[in-house]
Parts: sequence; C-alpha cells; structure tokens
Amino acid sequence: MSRIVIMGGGPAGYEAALVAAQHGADVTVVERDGLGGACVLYDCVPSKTFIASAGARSAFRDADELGIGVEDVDSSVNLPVVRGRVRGLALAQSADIRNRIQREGVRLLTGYGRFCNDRPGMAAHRVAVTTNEGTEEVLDADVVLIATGANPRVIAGAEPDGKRVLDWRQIYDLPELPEHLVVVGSGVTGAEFASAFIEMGVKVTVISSRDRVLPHEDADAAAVLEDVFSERGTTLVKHARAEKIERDDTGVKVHLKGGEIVEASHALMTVGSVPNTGDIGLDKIGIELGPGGFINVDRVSRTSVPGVYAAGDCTGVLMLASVAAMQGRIAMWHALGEGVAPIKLKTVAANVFTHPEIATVGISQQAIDSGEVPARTVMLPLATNARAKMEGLRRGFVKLFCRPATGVVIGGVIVAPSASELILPIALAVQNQLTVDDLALTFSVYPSLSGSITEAGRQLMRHDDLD
Ligand SMILES: Cc1cc2nc3c(=O)[nH]c(=O)nc-3n(C[C@H](O)[C@H](O)[C@H](O)COP(=O)(O)OP(=O)(O)OC[C@H]3O[C@@H](n4cnc5c(N)ncnc54)[C@H](O)[C@@H]3O)c2cc1C
Ligand SMILES: NC(=O)c1ccc[n+]([C@@H]2O[C@H](COP(=O)([O-])OP(=O)(O)OC[C@H]3O[C@@H](n4cnc5c(N)ncnc54)[C@H](O)[C@@H]3O)[C@@H](O)[C@H]2O)c1
Repeated sequence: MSRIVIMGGGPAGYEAALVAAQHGADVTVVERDGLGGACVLYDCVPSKTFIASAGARSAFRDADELGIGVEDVDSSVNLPVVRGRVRGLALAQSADIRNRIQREGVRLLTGYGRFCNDRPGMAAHRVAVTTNEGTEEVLDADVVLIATGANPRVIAGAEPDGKRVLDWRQIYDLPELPEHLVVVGSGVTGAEFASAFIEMGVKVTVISSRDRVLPHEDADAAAVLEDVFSERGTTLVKHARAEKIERDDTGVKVHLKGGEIVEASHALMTVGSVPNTGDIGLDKIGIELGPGGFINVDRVSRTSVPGVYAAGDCTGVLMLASVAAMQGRIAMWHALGEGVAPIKLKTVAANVFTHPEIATVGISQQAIDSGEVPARTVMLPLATNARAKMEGLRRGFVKLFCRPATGVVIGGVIVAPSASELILPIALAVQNQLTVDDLALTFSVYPSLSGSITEAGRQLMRHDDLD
C-alpha cells in the first residue's frame, strides 16, 4: 500500500487526501491550524461570509429604487453578529472537512511538517512532524504532497498590528466598523474588501500601484467597478505605492512613494501573499525554489524530485481554491498510477466577489486585443436585458469570445450581481468546445440575465452557421 504524507490541509491537501484514500492509499495529513487550511479558516470562506452580509445591506439600499422604502440603513450593521457568522461558519466548515476525511480513513496529525531525509536523491522520503502538543514524530512516505499554502505579505514599515493596521485575517476582529478605511493594494483581495466595506457604509480610500483597480482582470469590468466606487464616494489613488504607515490611537498616516500622505482611521493591507515554503526542509530533498519562493511544478503537479508533488498556493499557479483542489487531486491520480489529464488553466472559471461581481473564464480580452489569440467578440450591456431593467440593474455586461472560423466558444466575462452563478454556461462551453450556435439555440428563461448569454451567442453566429 502506498504511504502518502500530505503537508497542509487546505483545499489542495484535503482534496488530495480524499482521492488518495478512495484509491486505498495509507494517507496522513499534517496540518498545523485546522482542516480547510487558510482558505476555510482565514481567507476565502470568511471573506465571502462577510461579503454576504455586505450584500444584504446593499439589497436594502438598492430596494429604494424599486419603490421599497427601508429606513435606517446606516445604523443597521450589527458587527458582533457579522463577526460571529464569519468565525462560526469557518469553524463549522473546517469541522465538516475534518469529519469527512477522517470518515474516509485518513490520519490527521495536528502539527508542523518538514522534510528530514538523510540526504537528497532517496526513493522514499521522511517528514518530521512537531505536533501542536510539542511531541515529535517521523513519517516515512513513498509520496509526499506539499500543500502548505501562503501567508499575507508584509511590507517593512507597514507591519500589521491588529489594531490600526490590519491584514485581511485580522479585519473581522475590529470592535466597530472603521470610520475611514484605507485599503493598500487593489488586486482581487483589495477590491473585494474595498467593495464590502463600501457596501457596509464605510468611507474607503484605495491605494493602487497601477492605473486602475484589478490590474489583472478584464479592463471593462474594472472600469465598471471604478464607476461604482466613485458613485459611493470612494477615492482611488492611482500609481501609488505605500512605503510606510505611522499609527497612533486616533488613526493612520500612509506614506506613499513620492511623499504624499493619506490619512484614515485604519489601514487594510492587501499587498499579496508569500508562499509557505521557507521552512519545510526543501534543502533536505534538493528542491530549489523558483521566483517569489514558489515551488515549480508541471501540469500533473510533479516537482523536480521523484515522489514529491506540490499543489495550491505554494506553487503560485493561479492562486484559487478550485485550482489548488484540482492540482491536489491530479497529483494523487498521477502518483497512484491512474490515467490523468494535465491541468488546463485556460478553462478555469474565476470570480471577483465585488458588488457587482466579475466572473471570467477562458481567453482574456487582453490576449485577443494584443493579437495573441484570434477571436470574434461581442459585449452586451445588461442595460439592454429586460430582467436587468426590472431588477433596476443599470451596470454590468456579458462578453463572449469565439474562434473566428468555427465559432467555438473560447472565453467570456460577466459583470452582474450574481456573475459567479451566471458564468457556468460559458465555462461549460469553453470546457466542452461548444460553439456559439450551441449557446444560441439553447432555450434560456424569459426574462432572465442568462438570456444575455444566449443572445450573445446569437450575435456571434454567422449567417452561414445557419446552413
Ligand atoms: C482574502 C482571500 C479571499 C479568497 N477568496 C477566494 C475565493 O473566493 N475563491 C477562490 O477560489 N479562491 C479564493 N482565494 C484563494 C484561496 O484562498 C487559495 O487559493 C487557497 O487557500 C489555496 O489553498 P492551499 O490548499 O494551497 O493552501 P491554504 O488554504 O493556504 O492551506 C495551507 C495550509 O497548510 C498549513 N501549513 C503550512 N505549512 C505547513 C507545514 N509545514 N506543516 C503543516 N501544515 C502547514 C497552513 O497553516 C494552512 O492551513 C482567496 C484568497 C484570499 C487571500
Ligand atoms: N475571489 C477570489 O477568487 C479571490 C479573492 C482574493 C484573492 N484571490 C487570489 O489570491 C491571489 C492574490 O490576490 P491578492 O489581491 O491578494 O494579491 P495580488 O498580488 O494579486 O495583488 C496585490 C496588489 O497590491 C499591490 N501592491 C503591492 N505592494 C504595494 C504597495 N506598497 N502599495 C500599494 N500597492 C501595492 C500589487 O501591485 C498588486 O497589484 C490572486 O491570484 C487572486 O486570484 C482570489
């Protein structure tokens, strides 16, 4: 029976454990914090729970336009209840995952793992675990999966203190909503928290190192978000980098490169993540880290060392829970000799949980505009959609991209309140190489937002497609 040791119990680690156990392997997961990892305990699950509360508040505000008067929206955020939901849901989700993997016969060791091979180049591997109780145990393994995730990046001079300067894992512990929050960094994490706090009624300033929010996302989608931010009175400071933050009992002063100072009551640092790869004994097995401290892997999650796989944020391959989970499963299928298809990153659907949401899949508009990928494209504003009008949605759009000759769908972008749910038909089309005709000839409900997807398909059909 293959002995498999998994370092880290986030989506990469626990999904891998489930696959390995299903295939009859002897599996041990070493996790220092709790099953579900940072994803469930500190990052993805808590942030989406917090965003759900912010969304509920927005629904009240937006109801006004539909003729439903709601009084006292400003004073209606019950922060202790929100915090309780955030923490409670994370712990409950972690407990569910722990129960599930233990039911499948996986051994769980609560502690910190490091390679302790006597020398590099051995066929089997050894992992020393310091348990949270302080005991030591050495595990022998035929296969090791490194799934140690990442931690918030810290800027020297702007270290979080949990009071005035916070990282996204500390922000829920504030006793009350900030009076004025400066969000440093405008990637996906920064945009999501900025949007959530704006929707909670907090004054927000966003510091962006680039010329816009969400520099890696669709430019039209980012423009919609900037519009919403500006309508809600948010200041976006562009081309700005925070160098240091002074703090006292009353607030923070964020010093930008170039001398400008932004004052606020609190600062939220969302300046990226660093992989947890520095202290896991990689020198003992001969793995050299790539740029940024990430572990290089191929498309079936193999590292450069036989018998050692890596998955998730520690590899820096699209830092998403869904990708981490798939990399982990693929690693186990490969290690256990199952036929496995290499991961296809072009088919990954992703969503930015702002208000409105931004969902994407497949080839980007930028790759098309730069000439890298030839495509026919269409963009339908939601303002032309009957259901959107009924719901009072003025912003948002559906974009669809297809191959010029065949009409095969290769990507799309949706900006809408529930874009994360609406993107699936486009993701299905991309994954299965469906054509715009397939979308065009599919019945959508009338009236519905998804009607814009089938309509986009119709607009991209060519007359000769109908022959
Ligand atoms: C604010 C935020 C929101 C996000 N929202 C989403 C989202 O909505 N959707 C999405 O798809 N992705 C989201 N992500 C990304 C997602 O959280 C990560 O891609 C995902 O957590 C990666 O999973 P992982 O298994 O690689 O690592 P992690 O979830 O980081 O888990 C790794 C675990 O390993 C443990 N560990 C580390 N070293 C050791 C060791 N030596 N021994 C034992 N244990 C160890 C860590 O303590 C941790 O618990 C978000 C990220 C952030 C920061
Ligand atoms: N909904 C989701 O799926 C979700 C949510 C959050 C994060 N994530 C994933 O996590 C990964 C990391 O995203 P992220 O937003 O945390 O990090 P990021 O690295 O993408 O963005 C951080 C931003 O901060 C900027 N920055 C760095 N130093 C700065 C400084 N001193 N002053 C001002 N700006 C500075 C960077 O230029 C960058 O634009 C991404 O791959 C993302 O997809 C996903």
